Amino acid sequence: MATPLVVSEVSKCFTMHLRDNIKLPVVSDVAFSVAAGECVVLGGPSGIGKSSLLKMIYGNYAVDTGQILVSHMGRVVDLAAADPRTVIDVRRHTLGYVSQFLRTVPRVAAIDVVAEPLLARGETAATAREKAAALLEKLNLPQALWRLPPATFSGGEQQRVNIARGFITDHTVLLLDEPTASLDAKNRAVVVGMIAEKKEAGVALLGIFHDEEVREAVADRILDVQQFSPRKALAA
Ligand SMILES: Nc1ncnc2c1ncn2[C@@H]1O[C@H](COP(=O)(O)OP(=O)(O)OP(=O)(O)O)[C@@H](O)[C@H]1O
Repeated sequence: MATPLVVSEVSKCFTMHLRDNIKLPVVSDVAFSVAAGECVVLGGPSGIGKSSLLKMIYGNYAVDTGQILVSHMGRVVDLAAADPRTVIDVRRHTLGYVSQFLRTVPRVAAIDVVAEPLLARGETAATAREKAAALLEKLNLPQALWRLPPATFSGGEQQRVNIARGFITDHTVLLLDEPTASLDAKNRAVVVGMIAEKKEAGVALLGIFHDEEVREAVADRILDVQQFSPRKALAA
């Protein structure tokens, strides 16, 4: 079986077009892989490029050089060079992403926000909603909120909807950007358990966790992003 995620020689420099095209190098020569059933946590100081790296892997940020290889339905796809249609297909079937904040859609009920990724994969509405309800229950979201759009939910409630949406599929690679940042201890423990279940199911997880206790509980390996910082090289 191919390694689910391989990142090789990835470099990225932001160009500030509205600021005299100032160049802001963020990472260079990033190389690592994540095996099936492994949870790798990105470490390093604030501003070193952890979130940017997740966004590059998901395809929200373009990369300047390098390869992002994802094992997708029996073949290896280089997301750094893939066309938008392929990126969408990989996101639908293989690569999940729990962003730090939920992007709310007006008038769509929380339960349907969670069920949507399963519907997109051809699941029936009844089954998708059933699975969504089970996850919302597990994450202790009060039932009274399930039929409401999450726009007015608290930070922690929105984050739980976001987590349920990210965990509902059986994607084989899952990116997690601080999924527990707004949660209380009880729900943090639920998420730690859900990550353990994903690992057991052979999912490759790559995440950012600032909470030390959560990091210790989920990480098989911590990857210090500072080693890929071009600013570190300039400072040396
Ligand atoms: N869209 C963007 N345009 C320009 N610069 C950006 C952009 N996104 C991030 N940066 C810059 O890239 C650097 C890395 O940011 P990033 O958010 O990846 O860091 P981080 O390690 O995740 O930080 P933190 O731990 O504080 O969340 C920062 O200097 C940031 O200002």
